[in-house]
Amino acid sequence: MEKDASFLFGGISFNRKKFARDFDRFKGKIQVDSAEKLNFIDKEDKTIDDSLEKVEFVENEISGMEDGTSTSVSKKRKRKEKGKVPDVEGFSVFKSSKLKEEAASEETDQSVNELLQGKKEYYQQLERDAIFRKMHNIHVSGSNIPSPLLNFSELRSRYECRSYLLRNLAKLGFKEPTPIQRQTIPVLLSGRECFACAPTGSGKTFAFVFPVLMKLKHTSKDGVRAVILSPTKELAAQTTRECKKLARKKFYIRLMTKQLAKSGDFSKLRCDVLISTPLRLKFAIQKRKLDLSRVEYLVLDESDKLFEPGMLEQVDFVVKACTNPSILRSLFSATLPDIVEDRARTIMHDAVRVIIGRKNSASETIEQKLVYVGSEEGKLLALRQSFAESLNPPVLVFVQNKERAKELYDELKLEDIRADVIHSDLSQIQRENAIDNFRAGKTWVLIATDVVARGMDFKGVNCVINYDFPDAAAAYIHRIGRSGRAGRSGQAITFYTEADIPFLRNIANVITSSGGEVPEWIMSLTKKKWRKHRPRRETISTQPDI
Ligand SMILES: Nc1ncnc2c1ncn2[C@@H]1O[C@H](COP(=O)(O)OP(=O)(O)OP(=O)(O)O)[C@@H](O)[C@H]1O
Repeated sequence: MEKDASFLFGGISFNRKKFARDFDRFKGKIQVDSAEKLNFIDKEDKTIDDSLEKVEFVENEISGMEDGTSTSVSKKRKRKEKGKVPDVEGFSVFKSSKLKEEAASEETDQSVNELLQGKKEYYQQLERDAIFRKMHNIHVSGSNIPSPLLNFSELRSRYECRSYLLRNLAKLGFKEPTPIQRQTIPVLLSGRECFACAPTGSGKTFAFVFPVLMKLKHTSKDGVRAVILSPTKELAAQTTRECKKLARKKFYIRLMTKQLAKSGDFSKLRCDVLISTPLRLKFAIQKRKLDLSRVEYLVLDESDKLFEPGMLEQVDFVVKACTNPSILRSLFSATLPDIVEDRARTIMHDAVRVIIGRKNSASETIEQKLVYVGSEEGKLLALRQSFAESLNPPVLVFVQNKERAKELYDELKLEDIRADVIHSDLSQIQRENAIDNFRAGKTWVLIATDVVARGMDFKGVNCVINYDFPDAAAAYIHRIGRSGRAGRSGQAITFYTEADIPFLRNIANVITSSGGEVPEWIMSLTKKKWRKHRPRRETISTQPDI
């Protein structure tokens, strides 16, 4: 075959004179191809190689311009055009048009040169961005993604951020943006929607609060202009506090309390940013005629939780109530399953996807351990033993449900450990007190259900104990993410019994993907597709059964 091919093509030379017209068309095609390449805009992840190739290409084009060998718009064309004009002496009209043509041609060259120079700078910027993103483990996809922030001062130089916001930021003691802030703040400031997934404790709250406050500019009497949805009341209250720390007195920032949802007169209430759980917000829209038609920014925090059955319907209701056609929506979470992304894509426009590190993985600052405890009884022994050996408060202990939270609390409250409990049967005030006391260090051990597993920022939690095995990998990631926040180190211990072994591999995968080690035999277990692993467990009690 090869021989045939070389025989067919060997010795053939192209007669340019004879096929001049075809040759010109072919040249034209090359020019179009080059132009297409110059107009190329990334659709997917920008890799360094990609950018380098484009910079190289444009550099060749420019040097081609300089030495006359460029394949795109070149001096050859100018010469060819020049050759077409009949050189008739004495006819000044022709002479002047010739001069004009030369001048015009030089102008074209200059503007093409400028265009290529602009393109070169553009690709060089892409290259710098790609290197910077790689350094900070930022992965992006989407078209025309703005450059990440090099530092907070770029908020002023690139986006004319008002000085009060930068002052408030400085008061918080933040020196550098975290990776998620570096990328999502410019994305949202440039008016783009986004999905963002970054590890627990990596500063996602400010990543969406900051651009919202920047874009709102001033307080207004127009009603609610930004809505932040959180899956729990505790998280909504925390986000409200964080938002107020940045905004101080410049905006009306409101938490949708039970009272407000039931009896607020929203036609009179000044509110720029409203933070709520989906249920309360839906209630206020239906019963209190809360108008969300002017909402410009909608943030779905812990978005995968908000998209779970049970909450999805309320979220959907809120999304539909935000009827402003130019609304910007964004989704943030430490876990972002593909199904959530796919659903969200159906409502979002030209969204940018930002992932920090590996999607759906735990924070690498947490040391993770799996501990076999045999049976339910074994758990209590293991817990007591671990407290006796080294109790390094604050410690957060997660159990499967509120009944078990009460049982464990009853077991521990008589001991010399300052323990407290939080679950959904407590009143709002009791829940707030439990959180405040834990934050203030008055409580050493907080026993909790998953109600505080997501988003809660307890500074300095040294250890998370999964007394009951989590019901999903995402629940595991969020629970243990209450420690090891904002770059601090933390520890996570997960007890498992025989009943949990089939699901061990799923947690083991999370551990290994965040750099931890897991015994070989666990890694050789088959990965089980799980849907809410919540086995019936024996009562937590050291009292003999009567
Ligand atoms: N640029 C920064 N520099 C230093 N600390 C920061 C910065 N941004 C945020 N923080 C702090 O990091 C901690 C964790 O932030 P945040 O609660 O926003 O995390 P998160 O990514 O939302 O976590 P989770 O997934 O658990 O909700 C907070 O105490 C916050 O004040």
